[in-house]
Amino acid sequence: MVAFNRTTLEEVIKKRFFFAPSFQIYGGVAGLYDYGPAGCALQANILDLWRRHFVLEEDMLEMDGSIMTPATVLKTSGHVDKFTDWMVTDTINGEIFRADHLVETVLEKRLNEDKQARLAELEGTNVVASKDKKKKNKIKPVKLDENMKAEYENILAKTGNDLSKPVEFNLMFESNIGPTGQLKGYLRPETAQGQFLNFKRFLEFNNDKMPFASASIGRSFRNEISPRSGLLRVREFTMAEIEHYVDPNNKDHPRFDEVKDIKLHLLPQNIQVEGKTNPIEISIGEAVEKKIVDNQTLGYFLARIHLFLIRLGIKNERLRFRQHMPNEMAHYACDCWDAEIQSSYGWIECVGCADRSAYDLTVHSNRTKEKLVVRENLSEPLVYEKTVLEINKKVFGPKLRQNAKAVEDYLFRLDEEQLKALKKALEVGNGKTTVPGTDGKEYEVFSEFFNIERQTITEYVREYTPNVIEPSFGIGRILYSLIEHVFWVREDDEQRAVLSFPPRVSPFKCLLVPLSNNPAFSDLVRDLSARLRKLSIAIKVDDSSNSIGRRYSRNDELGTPFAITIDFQSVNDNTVTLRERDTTKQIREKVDTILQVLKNLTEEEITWDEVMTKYPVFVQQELDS
Ligand SMILES: Nc1ncnc2c1ncn2[C@@H]1O[C@H](COP(=O)(O)OP(=O)(O)OP(=O)(O)O)[C@@H](O)[C@H]1O
Repeated sequence: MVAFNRTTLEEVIKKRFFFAPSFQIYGGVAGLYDYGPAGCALQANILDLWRRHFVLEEDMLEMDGSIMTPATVLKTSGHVDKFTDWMVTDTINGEIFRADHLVETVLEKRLNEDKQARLAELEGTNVVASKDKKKKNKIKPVKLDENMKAEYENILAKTGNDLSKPVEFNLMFESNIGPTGQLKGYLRPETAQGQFLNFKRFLEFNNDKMPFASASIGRSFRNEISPRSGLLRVREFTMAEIEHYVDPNNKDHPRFDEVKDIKLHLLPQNIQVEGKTNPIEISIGEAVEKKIVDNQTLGYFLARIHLFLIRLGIKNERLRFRQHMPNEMAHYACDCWDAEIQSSYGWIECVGCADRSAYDLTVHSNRTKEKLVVRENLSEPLVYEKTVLEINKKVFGPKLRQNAKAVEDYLFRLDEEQLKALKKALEVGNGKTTVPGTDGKEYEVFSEFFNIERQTITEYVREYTPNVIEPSFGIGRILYSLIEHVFWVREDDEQRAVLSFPPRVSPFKCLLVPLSNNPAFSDLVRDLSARLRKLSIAIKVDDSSNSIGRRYSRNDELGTPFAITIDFQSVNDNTVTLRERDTTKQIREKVDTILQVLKNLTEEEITWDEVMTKYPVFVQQELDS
């Protein structure tokens, strides 16, 4: 086995135009990439599989939302204030670093054994916290305590040059909507907010039935401080996100039984605290039962994410689910796991999967006064005692006049304990006390203005804000990791590179090669191309003058799993050969048979091994030389 070499892979990616830096002849801009024909087809196939695996399989409600987002939406979600990373500048050469990445890099050098434990310890306690919690209001910037500060400065000192003090940097691209410049907007940093804002429509569309999920695929933008590692950290990328809405009182999943036996590699908090990096292998059923994973719905999605990634061609032994440490998690989140894929850049988060509780719907509802709730008809009415306030309209309005609204709004926001306290205050004050209005002024109120008493409430409808489980996929990170996982080099003299994509995912399914550019083959090439297109098999015709072997290896680098070769015998007896990329083995059969076999292979209904047991191997060395 030839050892992995990233430079060789990068050459293939460039040569076969999977992706390349955007605007390169102008010098390029870090973190911006263009996808070429192979990259586009690969991404389209990944997204197609994603749609089938999640949207269609789970009856999810897909939407395509606006990218440009008014500032007020992202202010409410917390992004305007908290979607930040910390950055430091090298005062000598001006290089800018993300503070947490720098610390991590330096730590990596210094700590060998207990690195993970130290990182876990550092997470969330200072600037290092910005690693993961910034977005979606996840970061709570915490002041460095003296010990951490000393540690931090000590670490930075090791980098050689002087560094500036860390400053917070918001990752959103700002813009103005319309010509006046008065309506501030941002390019969205995720698709999620658009989904939350359409919750009411989704629920209606779903005939008010719960649970259900919405889904969205689209571009997101993050002005990363120092984009690096190719597609893994870019400034514009495709996300595929799911928001699954669930009853907070019952997070069981109706289809959990279907996945409960699937074994995952989990790296829960306790293992990380111990400083270990080896995940445990455990069935998701057991993980939920033992409360390693908080609830069935979250567990269900971890298993479905696993199945999806494996289906794409990600290697199981290089896939793990890492639980966020408590201080990494947002204050409102119950549990959060990242699907991390190992590549030559290390273990990289490619899918985040968080239980975001009722946070998002609540904040948008509070801000807009739009009720983002579920109303459930109860089969048995709910009867309970409650302290309630009833306004005495005959007195309240006439006495408070134009201030009545501000006082009423304040009173109706009081919870039970506060109502009890108000009642007590009126008793102590002999029927008189003061309350603040929502306008901030103080008002005198009297006991005849309202009644506060215990009442028996009978409810026929339960109203609740659903919790949200959010699997969030970075398609570029998955695409690159997949390319690394399926990349290998043949151990022959020429060290030819191969990308072993599964047929469903590969950019092109079949290469069509005439033995040479002899005109005798033209009719057959034209006829076969038309028939393959009709079968929806993405083909590439290569009738260049290169040797057959050269043409095969060019397509091995594109990951094309099969090749049909037309030779002189084909013209005479209507047989062609079908070659498989990884084994380079071939069969020779009539065109009709080959097309049927190929169709079954590309739809992954049969495997090449099965084909080999059914049809004799065709040996014609010179073809493959
Ligand atoms: N700059 C980026 N470039 C490419 N993909 C990204 C980038 N930021 C996030 N993603 C992808 O979007 C997914 C969901 O975004 P999320 O906000 O959870 O990421 P994140 O925690 O901010 O990532 P990181 O900590 O690596 O910056 C990630 O799992 C990742 O696959």
